[in-house]
Amino acid sequence: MAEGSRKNDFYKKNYTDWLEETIDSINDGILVIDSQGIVQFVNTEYTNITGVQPEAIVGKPLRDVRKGAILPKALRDGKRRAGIYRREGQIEYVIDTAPVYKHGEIVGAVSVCKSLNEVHFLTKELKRSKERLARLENTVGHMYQTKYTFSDIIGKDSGLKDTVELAKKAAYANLNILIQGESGTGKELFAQAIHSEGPRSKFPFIPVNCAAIPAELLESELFGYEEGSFTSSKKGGKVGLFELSNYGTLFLDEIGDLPFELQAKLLRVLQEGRVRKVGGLNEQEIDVQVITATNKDLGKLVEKKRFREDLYYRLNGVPIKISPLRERKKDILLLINDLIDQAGTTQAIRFTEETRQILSQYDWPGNTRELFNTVHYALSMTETNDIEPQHLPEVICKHGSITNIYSHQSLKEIIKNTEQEVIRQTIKSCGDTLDGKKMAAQQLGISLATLYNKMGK
Ligand SMILES: Nc1ncnc2c1ncn2[C@@H]1O[C@H](COP(=O)(O)OP(=O)(O)OP(=O)(O)O)[C@@H](O)[C@H]1O
Repeated sequence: MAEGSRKNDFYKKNYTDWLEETIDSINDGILVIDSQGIVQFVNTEYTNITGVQPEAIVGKPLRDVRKGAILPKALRDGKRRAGIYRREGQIEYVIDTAPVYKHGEIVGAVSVCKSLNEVHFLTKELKRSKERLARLENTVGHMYQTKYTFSDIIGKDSGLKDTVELAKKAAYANLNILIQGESGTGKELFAQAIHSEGPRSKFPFIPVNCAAIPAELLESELFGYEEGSFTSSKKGGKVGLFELSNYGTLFLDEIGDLPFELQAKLLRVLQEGRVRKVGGLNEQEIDVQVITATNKDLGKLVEKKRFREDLYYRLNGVPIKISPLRERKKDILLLINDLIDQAGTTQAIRFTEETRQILSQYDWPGNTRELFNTVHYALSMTETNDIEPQHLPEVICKHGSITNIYSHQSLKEIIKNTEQEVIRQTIKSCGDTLDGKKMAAQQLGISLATLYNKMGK
């Protein structure tokens, strides 16, 4: 044999070995028959899937060793077939078959089989993952859902009604909203109502109190961070609140307290509609409605150069101002009645005339929040159905008794009424008898006759 031809045989043999090994390492089962239907080759995975050993099958007609085999059909009709289901004991698999052509003639056929057990396993895994995801979505959804709608905003004052109308329009405007008002006037209540009214209501509402988060943490809270961006960073990094509220609303409360350095970053995010995590290179597009609130005069902060003017105008897309409760006195009794309804007491609670007068004339520096706390306090202080001035917190009661109760009386009347009240209280504690009255007169440093005289006036 010539040297060249021997070399050729050597390469051919090596090539065949190499090809067999390659086919053997494929993750699908492979069976090859020749044009006579005789099995020429099966790979290891074929044996793994079907349990059929090569020596039981190779060199034999496939039809004899594998009853019902459909691969021989490919020799006859030259057709490819796919996804044929087979079951071998516990093992399920699918087969694809195809004829093998050489120079336009069928010289054999090949079948490729894939175990369904792995597919089943993956399907189960997928199902489990989907269920976990749904549970998580549910939890996150509940965490970030709003509690209030516009129907929870109580008030007949015309100013408040106008504010509500403006806020309803703002809910559909897709503009940044700045809510200003004293503490406890209902800024978060309005922010929630706007979110639940508008098209973003199915997405998260995320409130952030800019004054409550330390300045050094606020940036990574808002924008997130990449893994390893600082020593105490969590594995996998952190999703920022902007990203978390995507398609929803981010409510930045106490915006006046946003550190100056962060103001520039916030402005950039609002202008570009993109956020970049701390320590990250990539930017992510976000679509978030930003509602900000403050009880400070943001305009004044701008004048004092403590708040960026450009950011102020950016945030102030729709300015909403909520008036303090002392400027809408007629809402006070409405709010009280609503609260009593909510308290769900079976007794008919009654605020005495004197109490109502005190409540409606008090200034309410803590606004509706203070009013609500006061009503809760009074409800827990009374033992009857009547709420009297003494059931109110001391600060309100005193305020009322001095500036309001007597506000329509002359000094003479005030002195007379006060004297009579003091005498009444003293007699009450000494006893409503002649001896009691004598003792009361003695305690007050007046004669019994003067006591009778003053009581009779
Ligand atoms: N008009 C209103 N009708 C019904 N409830 C109200 C109204 N205004 C305020 N409240 C209630 O008063 C409480 C305080 O409101 P909220 O927290 O929204 O005030 P805020 O202005 O955001 O306060 P802060 O500036 O201190 O954050 C809440 O319980 C809220 O539901």
